[in-house]
Amino acid sequence: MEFGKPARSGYLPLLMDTLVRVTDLSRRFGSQQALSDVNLCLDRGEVLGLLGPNGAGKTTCLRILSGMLAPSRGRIEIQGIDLARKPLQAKRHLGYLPERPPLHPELRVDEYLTFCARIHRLPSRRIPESVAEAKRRCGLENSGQRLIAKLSKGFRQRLGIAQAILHRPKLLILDEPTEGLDPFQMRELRALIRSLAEECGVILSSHLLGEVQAVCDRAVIMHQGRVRFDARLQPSSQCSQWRIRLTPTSDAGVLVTLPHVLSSEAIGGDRYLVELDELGTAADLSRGIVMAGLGLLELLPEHSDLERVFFDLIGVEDRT
Ligand SMILES: Nc1ncnc2c1ncn2[C@@H]1O[C@H](COP(=O)(O)OP(=O)(O)OP(=O)(O)O)[C@@H](O)[C@H]1O
Repeated sequence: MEFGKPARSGYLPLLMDTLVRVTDLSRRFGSQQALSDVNLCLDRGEVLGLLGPNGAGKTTCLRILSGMLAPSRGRIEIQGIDLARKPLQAKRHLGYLPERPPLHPELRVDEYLTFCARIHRLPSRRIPESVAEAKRRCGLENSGQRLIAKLSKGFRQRLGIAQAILHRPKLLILDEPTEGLDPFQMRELRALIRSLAEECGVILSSHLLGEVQAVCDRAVIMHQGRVRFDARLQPSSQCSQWRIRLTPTSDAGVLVTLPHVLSSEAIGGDRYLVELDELGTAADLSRGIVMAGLGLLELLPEHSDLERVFFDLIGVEDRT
């Protein structure tokens, strides 16, 4: 795990798999320092989540990455192409869903996507096929004739993503893609993002720790314009530490005798942190607990480093 500030020495070697490299990125708005010395790398096929409280600098970072805003300082390479020096060439590889996608409510889905395909400079003969493919990937096959004004928020987000992938970019940038969606729409959109990641790298921003844990391979936490944490996330299926809550009458001493359990630590409020050996799974643990006659109220994967940093930062934010 790479904790704290990532390497700043400027030049990490550009590996074959590196899709995006951001070096010492800074941006000021008048006297406001929105971003300071941000360094990031994204590999092909990776989903990177930018997490952080309000005003952390996530949107500014994504706007600069998408070429919508110039940095005050720093360098961005997409597929090895310098975004500042060769913007058209670099932008061909990226698709962007802004925080508020510029949808035109009076247009129908097909009309809007055709319009966007022209903006992406797709050749006219390829437009119908590209529109159909983007709709298929975003689950909009049957929505071509629907007015955008009549779409639900979830479908509008799908359409925003469809416009961003029309030209089959290598990099997809999504600013708060699930903001304002209900839990069902959120789940669908997360599944869509994961499926898109099979073909391109994705950088998304979110306020939600759970969202980043559910969708992303890597989390970067920003606070006051700086990167404070940058680490690969462990899939919960490979998690070795589990946070459990037992009914108050349960004899927690039994936990360490269960199969695959290496240790158990009380963390307050009938909660315990249980560490499993490398073969142990959540299913083994819950089965063991139930078979031992203990009452299991909660079982959650422990992502302690990420959670600790995130809530420390949110805590700072709340007090200011
Ligand atoms: N156009 C602008 N002019 C002046 N200040 C700006 C501008 N855009 C952003 N800022 C400031 O830069 C800082 C970072 O803002 P940014 O929108 O990037 O944060 P964020 O992490 O995306 O926040 P949120 O989650 O609320 O969208 C904030 O202090 C914000 O007020």
